Amino acid sequence: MALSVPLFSSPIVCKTNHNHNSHALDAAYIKRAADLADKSGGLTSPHPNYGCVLVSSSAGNARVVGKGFLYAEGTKPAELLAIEDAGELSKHATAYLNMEPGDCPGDNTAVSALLKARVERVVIGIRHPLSHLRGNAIRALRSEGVQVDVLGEDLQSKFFQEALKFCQLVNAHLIYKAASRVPFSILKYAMTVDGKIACSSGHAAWISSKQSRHLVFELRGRSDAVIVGGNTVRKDNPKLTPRHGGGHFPTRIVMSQTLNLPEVANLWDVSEARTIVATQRGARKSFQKYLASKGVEVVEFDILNPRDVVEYFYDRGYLSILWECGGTLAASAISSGVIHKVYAFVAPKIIGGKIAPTPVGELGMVEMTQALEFVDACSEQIGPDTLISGFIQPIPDLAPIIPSVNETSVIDPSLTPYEASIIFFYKTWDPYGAFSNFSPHPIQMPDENGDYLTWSSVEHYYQASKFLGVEDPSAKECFENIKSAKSPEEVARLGRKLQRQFPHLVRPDWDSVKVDVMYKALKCKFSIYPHLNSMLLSTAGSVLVEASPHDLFWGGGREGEGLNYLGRLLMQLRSEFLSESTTENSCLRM
Ligand SMILES: NC(=O)C1=CN([C@@H]2O[C@H](COP(=O)(O)OP(=O)(O)OC[C@H]3O[C@@H](n4cnc5c(N)ncnc54)[C@H](OP(=O)(O)O)[C@@H]3O)[C@@H](O)[C@H]2O)C=CC1
Ligand SMILES: Nc1c(N[C@@H]2O[C@H](COP(=O)(O)O)[C@@H](O)[C@H]2O)[nH]c(=O)[nH]c1=O
Repeated sequence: MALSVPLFSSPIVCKTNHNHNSHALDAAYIKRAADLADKSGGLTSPHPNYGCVLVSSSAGNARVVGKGFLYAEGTKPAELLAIEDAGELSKHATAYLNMEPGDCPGDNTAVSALLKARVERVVIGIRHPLSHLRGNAIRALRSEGVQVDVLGEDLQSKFFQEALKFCQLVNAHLIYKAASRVPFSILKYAMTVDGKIACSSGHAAWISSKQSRHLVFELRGRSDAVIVGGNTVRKDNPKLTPRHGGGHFPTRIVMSQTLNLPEVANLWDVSEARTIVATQRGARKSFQKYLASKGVEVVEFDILNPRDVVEYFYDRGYLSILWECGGTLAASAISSGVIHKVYAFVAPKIIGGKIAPTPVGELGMVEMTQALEFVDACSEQIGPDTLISGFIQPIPDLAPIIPSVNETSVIDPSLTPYEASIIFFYKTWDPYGAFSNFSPHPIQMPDENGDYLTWSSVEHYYQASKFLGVEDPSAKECFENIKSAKSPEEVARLGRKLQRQFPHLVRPDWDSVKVDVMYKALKCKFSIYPHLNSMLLSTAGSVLVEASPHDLFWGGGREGEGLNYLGRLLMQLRSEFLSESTTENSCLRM
């Protein structure tokens, strides 16, 4: 079944002339592969979407000889289908894949099919987003002599920007999973041109056209779950099923704090699709029992909010969520940062009404500069309606990583930047929390006279060093106060505050020496604690990022905009420790 959610369309140029044209051609075929991959969206629960186009060239003419897409998890790989489609013509052909295959060993896998068919070249749109699969298939193919070109790595050209975007779009849910371990969330609504999603009475059937609603059925089919708020259940009595002729049925999720919901509702009929009601702990126990008797699952939250709900459902394996709620819950979801993309169907109608509901409630913004701007906004005509869509949180870029690809190899030459997984650390209770400067590992560092002093944490030493060696009794007082602060958190606060209040007491060369000060403190910490040293060495091959959303110098920032100097120094130290141990081992062998 071909779905018609118009992700993209891809015209194909068929003549190869020069390099310039070959880039355009590669881009066009990758787009075609992404287009094919998109065909499986909505057929089964969201899974990696794969498409493969096999192209054979002779006498300067390129032509498509085989095509395939992965129908569902556990069915024949797209590459195998394309090869079966092409038969003998797959020999020496070029295979275009929107995404690196996730499989590797075994028969009937994408890699073995490409090798058996003696495909000469493989062009890949994006590497597999999941770190345990990333790079495996590429290495396996290359080790067998197949030329593998990855867009943006081996092939650089302006032609690839659009193709890359298509490849990211078609597997956005996997990229969000890899980058932030949350479900990919789309907020969809239908509104009149005067911005209403219902009349003042609450009546809303229908604002958008039949064609638009058909598209919504398809969007539902592409989602693991559809979420509405309690009020939408009360006003609309929705079904929330995809009714476009088969395919996947998403779970219907109702968020209701009060559980003041009708006894009779379409959503309580779970014969076609399951319903889960998320509510506040202790809400209307008798109604919870009633719902359970209908086969509706009830999940209680301490405080019902969109962030906790999506994290809970992510842990249950939900990778994509369609929010079909009204403006109240939509505002709460946007404020919580869980919405990534918006689909707004705008119908050429006016309904008016001062209290008629609008798609997004209160966000607390007071100036236009605070507006959330769409990234990659596009609009298209769906029957009489206009569909405006765009990202309010862009698809995360899994590569290049922090720091940039070029910088990474200077900091730690053993890192392969496109394949390295990223280890984030921040709070001391995180798996690699001991990398944090707040970790309770005292260090001994010399003062300006060379006398060794004991510091409760790296943070203590770092903050106090701002005032070290300044000939002013007040600077010495700052130094002593910081040294004796009770916790690393207090020390960080105090150090920053004193620096802000008394800039003249800070050593004048602070900006140029602070990285070195930190480096020395970290070197001490990771030298004197063998278990910390082993932990650091165990991360070899991975990029280390301090996941501080606030500190854009030492941390990586919320969106990777930070400089991540703490991560850089740890990687540099790791590289130095590793080369020392290699030298020691080779000396022992001599
Ligand atoms: N045209 C369109 O695309 C759509 C139109 N509509 C229309 O919108 C109107 C309903 O809008 P609205 O009242 O905003 O409905 P919502 O779907 O936003 O429901 C709001 C309800 O969600 C529940 N809720 C649970 N947790 C939260 C939270 N953290 N923040 C906010 N709400 C939470 C509460 O339910 P409870 O009170 O049970 O505790 C709350 O009253 C109806 O007239 C409906 O027809 C609705 C959806 C789409
Ligand atoms: N009114 C309105 C929408 N409303 C949404 O669709 C839900 C009803 O779905 P169902 O019962 O499955 O048909 C409703 O609760 C609300 O979430 N959607 C649209 O595409 N266009 C419309 O005009």
